Amino acid sequence: MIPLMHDFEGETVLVVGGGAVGARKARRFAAEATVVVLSPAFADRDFGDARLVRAAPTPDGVADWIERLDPALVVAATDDSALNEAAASAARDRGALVNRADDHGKQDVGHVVVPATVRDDPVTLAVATGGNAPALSKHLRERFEDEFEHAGAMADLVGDLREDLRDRGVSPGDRRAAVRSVVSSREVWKALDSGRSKAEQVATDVIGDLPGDQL
Ligand SMILES: C[C@@]1(CC(=O)O)c2cc3[nH]c(cc4nc(cc5[nH]c(cc(n2)[C@H]1CCC(=O)O)[C@@](C)(CC(=O)O)[C@@H]5CCC(=O)O)C(CC(=O)O)=C4CCC(=O)O)c(CCC(=O)O)c3CC(=O)O
Ligand SMILES: NC(=O)C1=CN([C@@H]2O[C@H](COP(=O)(O)OP(=O)(O)OC[C@H]3O[C@@H](n4cnc5c(N)ncnc54)[C@H](O)[C@@H]3O)[C@@H](O)[C@H]2O)C=CC1
Repeated sequence: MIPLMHDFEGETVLVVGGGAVGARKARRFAAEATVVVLSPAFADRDFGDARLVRAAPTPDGVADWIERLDPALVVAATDDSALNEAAASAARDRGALVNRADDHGKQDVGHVVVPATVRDDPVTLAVATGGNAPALSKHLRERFEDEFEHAGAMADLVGDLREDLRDRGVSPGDRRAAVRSVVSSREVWKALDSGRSKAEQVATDVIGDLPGDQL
């Protein structure tokens, strides 16, 4: 499987099933999408700012909910595999993506897997194990969390730097070399401890003079 990024801003995600797993998926997607959780009962968990709708659709009735809510993604997370299957099939019929929480086999077209994610916006790292060992995905996510200090700030710094170098007419080859030297510089990472302007100064030193500077 090949990971791709999907923008859920402005989209609806329907989570069917309000247990611990439904809550985890709801939390995850609520960071970006409008999330509706459909379930006869809800675990005492954090569902983010998802809307909780108390209902117990039958396998025949779940399609109506999907029709009405028109989600971009349906997460099937009940403890009833017949219902999960019906939700997945109705979602497919409507062209929505499907995530089945109770399956780890070969995924059909339109089926997606939720990876463990480390995040420091705008940087994201996703870990998956081909469904073999989700606990390992979680473990690696926890380990990488430490590595992520300042990743978001570094991405912002480099993003601005790239624009600046482009504006100054620096060639693509020199830009690439400059950006690589900054992201791999221990000094720049360390300077981010002291804030953006210090890091910018150190990054400028690391890059040194570029031909574009003479323009
Ligand atoms: C295929 C997949 C489909 C999907 O859900 O997208 C799937 C399926 C299943 N998970 C199961 C169990 C567990 N899942 C977790 C945890 C996570 N599971 C997540 C993703 C995925 N799980 C997808 C594959 C990802 C990959 O490739 O690695 C994570 C990464 C993301 C998330 O869900 O947010 C999240 C960690 C988040 C984090 O902390 O960062 C734990 C650990 C725990 O709970 O502590 C356990 C208990 C230990 C165990 O059983 O291994 C079961 C058996 C259920 C049963 O036995 O009844 C199935 C069904 C099956 O295997 O058939
Ligand atoms: N993907 C993952 O990371 C994991 C997946 N699982 C799988 O996910 C399933 C759910 O796990 P948990 O949340 O721990 O189970 P759970 O039993 O705590 O929750 C199931 C939820 O489904 C709801 N439900 C039952 N019938 C329903 C219906 N007709 N319509 C809507 N909701 C309905 C229940 O009220 C309950 O809230 C498990 O059966 C297991 O197969 C389990 C652990 C991790």
